[in-house]
Amino acid sequence: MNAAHPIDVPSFGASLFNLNALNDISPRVLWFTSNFQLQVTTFGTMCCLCFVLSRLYSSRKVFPGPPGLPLIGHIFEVPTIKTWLYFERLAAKYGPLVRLSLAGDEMLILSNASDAEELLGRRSHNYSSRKPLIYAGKYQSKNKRMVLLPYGETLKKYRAAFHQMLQPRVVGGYEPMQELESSKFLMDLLDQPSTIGRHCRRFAASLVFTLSYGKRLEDDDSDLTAVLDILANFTKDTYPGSHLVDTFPLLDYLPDFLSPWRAEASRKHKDEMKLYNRLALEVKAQMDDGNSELECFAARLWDQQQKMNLDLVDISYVAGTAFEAGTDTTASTVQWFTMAMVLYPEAQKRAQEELDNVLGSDGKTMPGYEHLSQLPYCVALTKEVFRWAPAAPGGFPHYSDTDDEYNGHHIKRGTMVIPCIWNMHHNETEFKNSYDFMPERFETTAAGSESITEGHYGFGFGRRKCPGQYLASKSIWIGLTRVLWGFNIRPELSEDGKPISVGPDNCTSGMTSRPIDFPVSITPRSVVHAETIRRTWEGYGA
Ligand code: HEM
Repeated sequence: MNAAHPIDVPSFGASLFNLNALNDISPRVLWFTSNFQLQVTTFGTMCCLCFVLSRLYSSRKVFPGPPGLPLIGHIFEVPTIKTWLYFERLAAKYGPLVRLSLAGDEMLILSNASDAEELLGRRSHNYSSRKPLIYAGKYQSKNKRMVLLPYGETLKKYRAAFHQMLQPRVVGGYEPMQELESSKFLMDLLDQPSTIGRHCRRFAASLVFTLSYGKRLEDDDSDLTAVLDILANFTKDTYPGSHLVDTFPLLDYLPDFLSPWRAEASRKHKDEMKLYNRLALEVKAQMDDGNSELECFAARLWDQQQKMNLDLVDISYVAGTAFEAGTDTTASTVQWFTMAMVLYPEAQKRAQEELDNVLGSDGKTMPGYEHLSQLPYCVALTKEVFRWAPAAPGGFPHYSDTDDEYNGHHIKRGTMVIPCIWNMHHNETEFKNSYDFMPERFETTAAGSESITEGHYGFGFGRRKCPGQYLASKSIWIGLTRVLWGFNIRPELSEDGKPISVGPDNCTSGMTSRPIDFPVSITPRSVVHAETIRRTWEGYGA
């Protein structure tokens, strides 16, 4: 994982000013970019503003960081690919708190969990907002998408709805659904072991879809394809450097005929609404038909529509957000697990020994939640997956509302404070031999389901901490534990019988990261294990 950074990695600035990069984003943006005069004028104005502001603040002591260019700061230095590895190099050189500036946008990279707990936790009144995004926030999401909302009444209302559905006291009620979906996952691995990446994504998506809309996703479901498309677009549109207007907000004052991106973002909003409205309204229709059994996020929101003052767009986005935020993260974590098992066979063996001791080695009993407390190594292994390969390694940026002082340094209002989870998980003082996958490091902690969320920082910090953490950690525990019980995961062999080598450096970049699909051999541990998997799945009559 400690990969050297490729030399030709595009930087944030390069993606802003490189026409080819913009061409990838949208042909219409390319047309816009060719309006050179306009760009130069806007850029000049922004530079003057940044200059005046930077002079204003220059007398205060700020955290160290690499030397930047005048006015534009580090815009050509921050890579858009595997940014967390760049943060890792910065921390090695400048320490745990590093300041960067992107054309006037201040960033503070946190590499120690204790600093994140102080700033984002204890001082959460100041550090719980998000940087306002014009393209993805104002136009694409009409300021209703929870992950992008500034801290305020709307966010509190949405988080309260999430809390009701996802607090530890309530998530126990989802165990039957999680057991069902993990059985389907095992069945898929039995039938088509070569497409394991797709099964991980389906497992994750169906769990959260059932939570949101009360119905399972079928194989190749058109809703799944549609939502994964929205998700892919959204991830791209929120990534730093994707849209010029988010770096130079003055561009938002230009009229529509000079801003084709605005119509594009609004069209995406309409497409999203078409799908999310339909799904939310289907739930409403079932409730109106007297289906009182329907237990899902959308149904709860409809029930409380008046009390919480929610309109259709609110309900659609809140339910859709659960799906968006929960799918990629859960799927990536399960995919990282498969890679860890290929690379660390000893950990796999120890987990299987524990499972056999508790359940018997005859393969007739599949583990369930009732066995969780008897399987401390499987709990430790799940925690180690979260630590070894965090699904959101670069961390999700928080945004400060007011000026602050910390350890004798000034943090300007409107700073993006980024808790770099990757760096925190590779803090050698807290996690010795941090690049190695070692579940033993968590073996001493209690093996309760809530403990899966503790001892690592994969779910973020403070008031924006992941509201899905209890559901997600239990979903992942049952998924991993059942796979370990039923299958041997080994490197795939090449034609000449040699193990095909795989490595964690071959992964995707973005807000989340997962290994690029890799060859892996996954075979049932015995005929009886395979029969038990089949029988359990048939028992659901699904
Ligand atoms: C392995 C699984 C998951 C991981 C690693 C994960 C991680 C994260 C992280 C790092 C954040 C940002 C926290 C911060 O800003 O400090 C976040 C936010 C969020 N997560 Fe998760 N998550 C997972 C699963 C889920 C699930 C299953 C759901 C919903 C059912 C969910 C819903 C959300 C929401 C709505 C937010 C935005 C919260 C806000 O902005 O206030 N997540 N998650």
